[in-house]
Amino acid sequence: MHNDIQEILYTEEQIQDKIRELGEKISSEYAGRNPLVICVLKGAYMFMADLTKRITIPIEVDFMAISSYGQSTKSSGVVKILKDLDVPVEGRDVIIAEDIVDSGLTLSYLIDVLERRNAKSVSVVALFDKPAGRKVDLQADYIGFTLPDAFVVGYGLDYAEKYRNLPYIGILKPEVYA
Ligand SMILES: O=P(O)(O)OC[C@H]1O[C@H](OP(=O)(O)OP(=O)(O)O)[C@H](O)[C@@H]1O
Ligand code: HPA
Ligand SMILES: [Mg+2]
Repeated sequence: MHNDIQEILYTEEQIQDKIRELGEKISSEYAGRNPLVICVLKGAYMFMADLTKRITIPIEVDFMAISSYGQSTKSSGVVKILKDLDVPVEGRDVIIAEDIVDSGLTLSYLIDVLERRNAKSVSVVALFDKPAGRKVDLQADYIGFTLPDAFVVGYGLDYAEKYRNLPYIGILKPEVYA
């Protein structure tokens, strides 16, 4: 385990098992459709790669970069689009793939953008949910794991751009950012 990690919450194997379940569920619920799966960069890059391998129906993928945390463990509250989608979403069934829902500000902003662009439907698959962090009322349609109220890193999630490459998710030692 990395020296800056206080506790591993979910191992690589537990994460992969859960993603397999999420992929199966999405594949059956979207059967007969051709959804556009949107990866919210950077945090969701690892989840996106593993999830899409477990979806067995035809899909398309696109990427959007959004940021609000910067070098902090608290959301700035200002959600910025750093890179927009390449394709229009009008009339499309859209599935947003997120690593974590914490305050909910990133997703509420993104859902609003996609609805204003006239997506046919918008749903959210989030690998991690931290309900204690919520500032807006928002619930993902598909959730992997519910997390305790702690700042976590790994499996795509960073602190000041570090730790994304850890294959598990764990609580970051508070002395690292205190
Ligand atoms: O529910 P919220 O409080 O909005 O937090 C969730 C968002 O915050 C993180 O992104 P971040 O802004 O850190 O950018 P990153 O993905 O590039 O790390 C994370 O990847 C989610 O997108
Ligand atoms: O707990 C977290 N860790 C890393 N990035 C995050 N973005 C929102 N919450 C978190
Ligand atoms: Mg981040």
